[in-house]
Amino acid sequence: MIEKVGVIGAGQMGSGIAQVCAVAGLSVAISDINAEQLAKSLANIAKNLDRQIAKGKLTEPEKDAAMARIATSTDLSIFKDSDLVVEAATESEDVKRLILKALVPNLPPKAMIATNTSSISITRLAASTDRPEKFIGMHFMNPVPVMQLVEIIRGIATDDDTFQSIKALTARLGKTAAIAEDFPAFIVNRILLPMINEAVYTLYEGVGGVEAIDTAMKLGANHPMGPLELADFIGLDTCLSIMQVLYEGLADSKYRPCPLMVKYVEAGWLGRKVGRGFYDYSGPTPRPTR
Ligand SMILES: CC(=O)CC(=O)SCCNC(=O)CCNC(=O)[C@H](O)C(C)(C)COP(=O)(O)OP(=O)(O)OC[C@H]1O[C@@H](n2cnc3c(N)ncnc32)[C@H](O)[C@@H]1OP(=O)(O)O
Ligand SMILES: NC(=O)C1=CN([C@@H]2O[C@H](COP(=O)(O)OP(=O)(O)OC[C@H]3O[C@@H](n4cnc5c(N)ncnc54)[C@H](OP(=O)(O)O)[C@@H]3O)[C@@H](O)[C@H]2O)C=CC1
Repeated sequence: MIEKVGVIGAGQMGSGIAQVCAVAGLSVAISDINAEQLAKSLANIAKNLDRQIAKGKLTEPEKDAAMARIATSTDLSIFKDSDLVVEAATESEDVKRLILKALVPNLPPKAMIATNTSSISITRLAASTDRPEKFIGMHFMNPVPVMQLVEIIRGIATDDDTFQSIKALTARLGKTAAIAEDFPAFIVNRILLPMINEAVYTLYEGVGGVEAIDTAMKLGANHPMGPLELADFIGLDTCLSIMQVLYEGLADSKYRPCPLMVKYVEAGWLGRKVGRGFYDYSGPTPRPTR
């Protein structure tokens, strides 16, 4: 039974995962290389829970109890009692491999490890640990507190106990599981990211401006966000990494990342999290940049 969950990476996904686990009554430990990011993450979780109180979905004592279940540290020894650690750091295989290597000596032998990677091979990441049989993909969607789905991906060595435990945890968090095989970007991003990449090509080739493309897909296909707004929301660095994994992993030119997406990432225009991407978020309402 999983009662103590660790989360590595206090970005938008790590914070969301920590929030839903704490609200579900689990004890949560979050670690990030950046202490400031840990403070921001706690403030964000508190703000989200306040919003739920304002809507009558949570009480003040429930919020206080959830916040009291969350501990933070820049030191991986915070995971010494964890039953499960969910890795949710930057979408880079090199970064994740280094984290996993450093994590393993800090874990009890019984602990499982899940990765929230959007695209990278679970089998390859598992090979960076001492316990590939206890390693699994647990892919939450953004924003975690709102989105219903968790993709569960077994690596070649993942055992049945780990798979069943993660399925049970997904249900305990109030989420629905979809099981995907360990292919580049799994199911959701295999389909979603080529659409976002195509939207960036549509912009790059001048077929439409940012606003026209997003309006077209929101009103023409009933998407809750336009593809460029969604790209900014996900993070353009994450979008580009996923396209690179698809391009290299499936060796098909149809997954070639749009050069405009590459340029935006090179410029540091990573989307909402830095205040600029296909929209400029510095004013009261987002302003299209093209
Ligand atoms: C890249 C990957 O690896 C995989 C992925 O995650 S791909 C991305 C998947 N996510 C999507 O496609 C999201 C698409 N967008 C949407 O579904 C919607 O725009 C949205 C749910 C994000 C916001 O919906 P909306 O109707 O515009 O906004 P709003 O009415 O303000 O919010 C709806 C609810 O979401 C909550 N919410 C919105 N943004 C939130 C956030 N960032 N964090 C937490 N909660 C949030 C609101 O509090 C509100 O909650 P209640 O229903 O309890 O009142
Ligand atoms: N964004 C999305 O819509 C979704 C993302 N994901 C996946 O979740 C993961 C995280 O994404 P997201 O939260 O958006 O990214 P963010 O950029 O918001 O957060 C990543 C966090 O990881 C931290 N980090 C980087 N290196 C390390 C390290 N060595 N040790 C500990 N922490 C580290 C970063 O710190 P710093 O900023 O200081 O570098 C940052 O705080 C990725 O694998 C992504 O693919 C999955 C589903 C949806």
